[in-house]
Amino acid sequence: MTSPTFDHARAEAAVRELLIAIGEDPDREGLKDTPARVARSYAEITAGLGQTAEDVLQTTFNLGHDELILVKDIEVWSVCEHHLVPFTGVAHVGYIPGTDGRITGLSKLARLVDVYAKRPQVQERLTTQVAESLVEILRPRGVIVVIECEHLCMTMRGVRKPGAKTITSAVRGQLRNPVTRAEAMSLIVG
Ligand SMILES: Nc1nc2c(ncn2[C@@H]2O[C@H](COP(=O)(O)OP(=O)(O)OP(=O)(O)O)[C@@H](O)[C@H]2O)c(=O)[nH]1
Ligand SMILES: [Zn+2]
Repeated sequence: MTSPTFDHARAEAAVRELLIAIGEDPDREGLKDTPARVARSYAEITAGLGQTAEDVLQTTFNLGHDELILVKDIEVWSVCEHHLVPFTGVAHVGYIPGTDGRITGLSKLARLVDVYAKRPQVQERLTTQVAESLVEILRPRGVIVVIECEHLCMTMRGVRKPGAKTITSAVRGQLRNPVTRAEAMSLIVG
């Protein structure tokens, strides 16, 4: 799904300009379809701009489960807003349902990560946005979001430190309690 605000013609023209700027010939055989391809690719990579957390967290049910629900190792692909190159890794998303016992589908937690990952992003904001939208929409008693990523802007260019991982967390409500937090962290790390 592409964001309704995505302007294909403009993206294509910008890629053509970029090719000229780097000293390439955008009309040579191998590059002639590249602006259109890159535009389509950016449409996909930034599709989250056309979605909201409410869109993906609509399915809720009550299973009477009132303890931690954690989905770990959700693959993350995002684009760093400083260099427009990818950062990738995993997200771990957990919550303790609210007093009304409302929970959402497990896949929806992974979809929620994508809503905020598929756009120009910084890892800290991605982490916070996932946590806060769960708090606002599900009204859970606690939320924990931990994201571990490698930033290609630190690997393929600049400081060039392959393997360096950035870990960010956002913890809300009862999961801030040291015992509950330690239990969740042990499940994430284990
Ligand atoms: N906090 C944070 N920083 C990020 C993220 N992604 C990229 N960065 C950093 O953004 C910073 C931008 O720094 P600048 O000095 O403006 O840009 P630069 O000259 O390209 O920096 P270098 O990457 O050090 O070469 C760099 O330190 C990146 O590592 C992120 O998700 N969170
Ligand atoms: Zn970057």
